[in-house]
Amino acid sequence: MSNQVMIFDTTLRDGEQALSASLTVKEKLQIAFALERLGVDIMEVGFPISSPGDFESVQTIAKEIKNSRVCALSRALTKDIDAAAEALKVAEAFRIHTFISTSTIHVESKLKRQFDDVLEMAVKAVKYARQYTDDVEFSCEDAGRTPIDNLCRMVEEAIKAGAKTINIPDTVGYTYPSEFGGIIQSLFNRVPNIDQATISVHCHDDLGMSVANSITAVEHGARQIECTMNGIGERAGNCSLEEVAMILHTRQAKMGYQTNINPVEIARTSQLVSQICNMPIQSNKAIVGSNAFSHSSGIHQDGVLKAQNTYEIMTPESVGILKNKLNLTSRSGRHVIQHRMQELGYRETDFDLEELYASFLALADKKGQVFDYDLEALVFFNQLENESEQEHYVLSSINVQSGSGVVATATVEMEIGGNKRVVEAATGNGPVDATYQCLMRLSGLDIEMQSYKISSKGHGKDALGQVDIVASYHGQKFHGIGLSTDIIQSSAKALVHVMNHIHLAKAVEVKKQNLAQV
Ligand SMILES: CC(=O)SCCNC(=O)CCNC(=O)[C@H](O)C(C)(C)COP(=O)(O)OP(=O)(O)OC[C@H]1O[C@@H](n2cnc3c(N)ncnc32)[C@H](O)[C@@H]1OP(=O)(O)O
Ligand SMILES: CC(C)C(=O)C(=O)O
Ligand SMILES: [Mg+2]
Repeated sequence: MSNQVMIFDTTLRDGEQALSASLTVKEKLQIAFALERLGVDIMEVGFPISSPGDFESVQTIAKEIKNSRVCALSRALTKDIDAAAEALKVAEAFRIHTFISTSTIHVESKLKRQFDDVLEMAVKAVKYARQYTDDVEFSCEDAGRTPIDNLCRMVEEAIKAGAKTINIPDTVGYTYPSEFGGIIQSLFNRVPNIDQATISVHCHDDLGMSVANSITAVEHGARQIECTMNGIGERAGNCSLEEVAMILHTRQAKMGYQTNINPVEIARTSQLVSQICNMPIQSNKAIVGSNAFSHSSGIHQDGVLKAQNTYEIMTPESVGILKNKLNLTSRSGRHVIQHRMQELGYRETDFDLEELYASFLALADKKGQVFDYDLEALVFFNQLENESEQEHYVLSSINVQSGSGVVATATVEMEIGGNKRVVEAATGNGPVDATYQCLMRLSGLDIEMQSYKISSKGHGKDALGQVDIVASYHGQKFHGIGLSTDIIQSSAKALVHVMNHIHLAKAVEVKKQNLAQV
């Protein structure tokens, strides 16, 4: 048996089922191109009978995608299979995927039939689909809860009818690895024609075991894994593509399996899917979470600085992430501070490490994460005094007018440098933009906004709105946070936060120049 594991991506079918809004044809096509670049062998891109929009998406993708096989789903009904074939026929080669439930609970309670009727429907559907293509996949829905004798019968008959791929889904994410591996093993032991089909698995994550179940299935002979980018899919989602691909890649020497996935495309594809599907990725998500290649504690940071593989089993570069991150927090130690200062261009003699570390810890305890500009400020100024006491820009008041049919207007009053009171009014593309116009004019700083993110802290209508912005000033990036029950206030506070950082950074620059002249 070959050790090549086929990656069957179902982001655009099972993944899309879980979204609060369906994807447009254009959005689906954009994701399909990314999946093709990623190297998926097969992409399941929709369920054509379900709506004219889905039919059109499948047809468009089938026309455009050349390097991955395109597949569409259908129930075990001729009308569904006809719709799938009609949408797919523009492709040079395509796969029709047909399925029916095999577990007793699904057969009796959902389909309201007997197992033998379902068996007959499956056989008919596979034969019917074979009129359109040699590449027919058949799935035993809820295989994980199907009595093994029935499952073996169904698999044998579906292969006899012409299915080239047999998929064994754990539709409700119920099984655990040794149990699921046992099901696959039983099929190999008991189904006489099993060698005439590729065995595929499609695991859901209701108990968080979809990836472990899929890998165990491969160890028992499965050679296709059905998965989605970022693990999106019905309920708790599907087996995540990036995780299985990187398990097989990272542990290849030990396990011996290959896939056609190009790991360097993983981060980019993951971001695209997250953005288009409006499904944020949890920060600690394996492989693609923003924290997946960050090190925060001193002992780890020291280890990684000495040898990256002390705490990294794969490099961030290998999955398309530029670099690992060493977060500066109160759990950091002296080694990482020294390293960061060197990266920022300071010589060892420019600062006293013990002194800097003590003031860094005090700031980190107060602030959480410490950024480069904070660190530099600590070298030259004791930034430990109460931040509000030393703020250069202080917001006094904001007044906004906005609504439908009126141009948004803001009037902002602030105090600069502890003594100068200034006021500015501006219009804008909405109340936040108008407020930002005022603040930029008042400060005279040429700030370029790079990102603006608003999130709610707490529940209900009185939740706090937190605004996080990243802005750049003369090529340096600054992070600002604002928190208030009023989102215009939070937005203004975030920008004022950035303005104060810039003010401090400018003062640091002057000090640095003086230092260079010494
Ligand atoms: C595990 C999975 O992810 S399965 C795939 C899930 N994906 C989807 O459901 C795609 C979106 N679905 C749809 O657009 C619609 O449900 C459609 C077009 C498929 C069907 O719509 P409707 O005809 O209105 O039926 P509805 O969805 O209410 O009920 C499903 C029907 O299909 C039957 N059915 C379910 N699975 C199958 C199957 N594999 N083969 C044959 N019939 C099936 C059900 O028994 C039910 O039949 P009934 O009307 O005789 O009781
Ligand atoms: C249609 C099948 C493969 C499915 O999505 C499932 O069983 O979860
Ligand atoms: Mg599924």
